[in-house]
Order: sequence, then structure tokens, then C-alpha cells
Amino acid sequence: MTNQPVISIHQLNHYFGTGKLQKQVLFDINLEIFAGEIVIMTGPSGSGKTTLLTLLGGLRSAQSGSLNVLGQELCQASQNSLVQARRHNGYIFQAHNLHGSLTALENVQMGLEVHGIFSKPERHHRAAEMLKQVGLEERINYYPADLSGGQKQRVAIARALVSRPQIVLADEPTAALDKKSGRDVVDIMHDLAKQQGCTILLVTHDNRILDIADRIIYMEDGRLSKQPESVAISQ
Ligand SMILES: Nc1ncnc2c1ncn2[C@@H]1O[C@H](COP(=O)(O)OP(=O)(O)OP(=O)(O)O)[C@@H](O)[C@H]1O
Repeated sequence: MTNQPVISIHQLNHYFGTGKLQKQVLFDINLEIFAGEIVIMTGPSGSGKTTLLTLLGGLRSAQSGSLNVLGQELCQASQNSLVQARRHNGYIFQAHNLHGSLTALENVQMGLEVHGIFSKPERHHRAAEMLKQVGLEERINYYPADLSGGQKQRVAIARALVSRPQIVLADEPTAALDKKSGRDVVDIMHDLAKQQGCTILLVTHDNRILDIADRIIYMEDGRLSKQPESVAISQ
């Protein structure tokens, strides 16, 4: 971990809708996340966690305040800049979003295709290597329908990390998994992230995985607040 922030947010506000229907969902968010840090964001349903994650990932555009990711200001950024910014991130979601018509290997290769810098054999090699690292070397030619929930999520992790992104954004990656699979998945994410030196921001309601965090932040009613006792890591 270094003391260089890769994500720096100041006085960020976000609204959905316009006119009378406008609703503010994020209020005066201030946050710095440092290179190599694993940060878990928790808090009640509807408090704004996913909204903040999507703004950070350049998946929607931030309206007011400042949101600097890897030195690039995303607030009021053009669609083109947001598309560029997305390329620096890996994404892991609750619903793994794998393509059902592609094998595990082809799904992971897609994580490299957007970069357009690797030859086909190189993509094959890197994707196979990544699947080996998540323990799926025997299943590289399986289709998602033939994999368990935990295995699918491991493919999604391999796809997110294969391009060695500087930032990984994960939204409820264990929500659909049983206890053991959930634990395996976050342990793999943790180990690979530490190996690659990437920064992870992970949104979860799953208290069982809080111990992988270097830091836990808490969102309530659109505001980041001090972590209440109830979500403190119990060890
Ligand atoms: N596209 C949208 N249009 C309008 N309102 C939205 C939109 N997306 C989210 N909201 C609202 O913004 C608020 C924050 O939602 P968000 O999904 O960020 O919360 P969350 O903390 O991630 O919730 P959960 O833990 O249930 O996933 C909620 O009131 C939600 O209804």
C-alpha cells in the first residue's frame, strides 16, 4: 500500500431525476482510497452504495463535486472520457454477468479484448493462466450453465483481473453464494489483489467477509459516516 490516493472524492453530490421528481441520493461525499487498499463499503439497502460505485467506475456520470480516479476528473466528464476511464477498472457483480454462449476461457478472454493490445494466442495464454489461478484449470472449456455459482463467480473474478486493472469495483460479489463459496471467492480476490497491487472497493452486506478489508466505510442515507459498532470486525 502507498500513501498515493488512486481515488479522491470531494463534496460529491448525486441526484436522480429532474425537476419536481429530482431526488438527492448522495450528500457531500468525501473519501480517499489509496493504491493497494482493500476497502469495504457497507450500510443499509438504498443508502447509495451502488450509486457511488457506478460513479467511480465511470458507469454513470457524476454531476456535482469532484471525483478523481487515477488522476482523471470524472465529474462532468464527457462520455468518451468515461469510456476511457472504464478500461482501468475490473468489475465484479452479484450476478456474475458471464456470457452464456461463451466458455469460461472465452469469457475471461473478453476481459482482454477491450484493450486490443494482445494477440489471440497471448489472450488465450493469459486467460488460461488466470483461470488456473482461481482454481478452474480443469474447467476452462465449460459453459457457465455447467458451473456452480461459486465457480461462475471465480470466472468473473478471473475476467475482472486478467487485464491487471489498477482498480477493482465489486458489488455484492458473495450475495448469491453459500458460506464456503463466498469465503473462497473473497479469499481469491484478496490474494490476487495483493499480488497484483490493485485497489479494491467492495460493496457488501455480508458480515462474514469484512475481515479481508484494510478499511471499512459505512454509508447511511447517502452519507458516509463513522462505522457503527454493529459492523465492526468481530475477531
Ligand atoms: N436509476 C435510478 N433512478 C432513480 N433512482 C435510483 C436509481 N438507482 C438508484 N436509485 C435510488 O437511489 C437510492 C440509492 O440506491 P443504491 O442502489 O445506490 O443503494 P444501495 O445502498 O446500493 O442499495 P442496496 O444495498 O439495496 O443495493 C435508492 O433510493 C434508489 O431507489
